[in-house]
Amino acid sequence: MAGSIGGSTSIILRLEMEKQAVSFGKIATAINEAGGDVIAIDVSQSGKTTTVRDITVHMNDQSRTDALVEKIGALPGVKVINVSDQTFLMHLGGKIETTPKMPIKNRDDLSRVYTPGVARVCMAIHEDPSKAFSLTIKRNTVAVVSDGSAVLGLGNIGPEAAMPVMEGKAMLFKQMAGVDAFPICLDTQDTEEIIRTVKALAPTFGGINLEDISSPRCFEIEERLIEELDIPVFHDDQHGTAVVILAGLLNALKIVKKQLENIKVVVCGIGAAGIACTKILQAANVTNIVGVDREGAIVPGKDYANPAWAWYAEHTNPNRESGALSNVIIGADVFIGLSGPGVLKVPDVRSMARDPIVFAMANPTPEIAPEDAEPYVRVMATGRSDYPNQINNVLCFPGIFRGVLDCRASKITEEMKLAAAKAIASVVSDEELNESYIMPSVFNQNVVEKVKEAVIDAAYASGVARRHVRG
Ligand SMILES: NC(=O)c1ccc[n+]([C@@H]2O[C@H](COP(=O)([O-])OP(=O)(O)OC[C@H]3O[C@@H](n4cnc5c(N)ncnc54)[C@H](O)[C@@H]3O)[C@@H](O)[C@H]2O)c1
Ligand SMILES: O=C(O)C[C@H](O)C(=O)O
Ligand SMILES: [Mg+2]
Repeated sequence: MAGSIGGSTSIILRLEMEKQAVSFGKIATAINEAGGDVIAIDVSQSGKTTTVRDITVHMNDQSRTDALVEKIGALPGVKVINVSDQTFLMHLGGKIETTPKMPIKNRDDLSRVYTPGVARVCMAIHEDPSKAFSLTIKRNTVAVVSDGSAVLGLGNIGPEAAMPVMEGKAMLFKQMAGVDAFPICLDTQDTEEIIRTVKALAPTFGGINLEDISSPRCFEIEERLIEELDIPVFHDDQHGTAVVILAGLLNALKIVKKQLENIKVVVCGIGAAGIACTKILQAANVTNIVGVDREGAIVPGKDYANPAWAWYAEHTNPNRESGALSNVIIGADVFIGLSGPGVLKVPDVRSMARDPIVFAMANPTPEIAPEDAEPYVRVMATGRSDYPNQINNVLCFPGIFRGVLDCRASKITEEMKLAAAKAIASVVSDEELNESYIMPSVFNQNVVEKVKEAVIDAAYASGVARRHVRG
């Protein structure tokens, strides 16, 4: 499917070409036939008989890159000297760095930012620890903590392999909302050790964003940290996802003219995101939700060893529907996929109620390719940035943390999450709303602003704000 793991990319081919044997036109045609578009050509060396050129090629489907390189290398008179992938180039040496806010130009500066001047500041914080918020990076800094156990939909790939995602989240925090965020990938998947470690790290940070920690451990880790820390702790895959799904659903339902109270929703993948998404939908008055995981529907009355599923069985599926996804999807108004690639099939979509809404949110490869689903759905969304209707928690976490850091909230309450969802949905006006525009763009500055404001208002109403920011 087009939605392959890495999506599109650009590559730079360094080619040595024998002038007599091959023309550039031939190479361009071959690139085109192999699924690439030539974007730029630079001559890096020109000799009597050969030239070396760097050719930048856009690949819509990066999985076709190897075949393209092979095809070009097989052309008479062409030697492939090097291939570099822009996506990998953007990761060289990591994606973030720390920069000082002011230069240290002389001894005088040095004696203020460092010893001896710094000692007075240390002692001021020692006397009143709350001053850490005004005199250190704490007030604007969030830890993005992962154990690498559920990285996107790639599974348990470990802490080192999780880093590119966490660095990416840190970039987004800063670019979207001015929040300084630091990726911390832990070499443990033990619940108690993670809790202990995050608590030990907490003095540095104004908030903790837990990321890509698998269920059910993620529930206890988050609950305990919320209880035991006085800064907000937010498991993004649970609540960030739940918030954006509710936002998307509020707008999609306007298009199909259905009410939250009357719809049947099938949630596939009853993990961190699936459970939180179910809870927020219930808080928004959806009553008929059927959860499906690898063994089929989660059914009331059945015994589940996983405590999160035991809770789920008692609180969902009012009509006790059972069996595989293909069974319970019949007549559903909404499908929400938070599981893995390719789980939803075209006949499943065709068996849904009128005007199906399909949110196939697994990253990087959704539960169904939009190309396959589109003829049969009314509203289609994925978590990816290369299709319309991107429903991704990046629409939530920057604004929510901007809000809680600004009003120094101690917690993120249910009211704050609901307010964030409504704020995101409200960025798309009724005039703009249509099947392929239910969510605002990730780059729409209004998103962070509206989410921040809504979160601050809700923080005051919930009594968790600790700093006055309203006039
Ligand atoms: N778009 C977004 O913003 C967003 C946000 C969070 C998570 N996600 C995606 O949702 C997925 C789940 O993330 P998570 O953090 O909840 O992970 P998780 O590991 O906590 O839960 C995943 C659940 O899906 C189930 N599952 C996996 N394959 C399945 C299949 N073939 N059929 C039925 N169930 C299956 C697993 O058994 C597990 O219960 C990932 O692909 C992730 O990328 C997307
Ligand atoms: O990282 C993303 O793009 C969204 C989400 O946090 C995920 O785990 O898939
Ligand atoms: Mg995630």
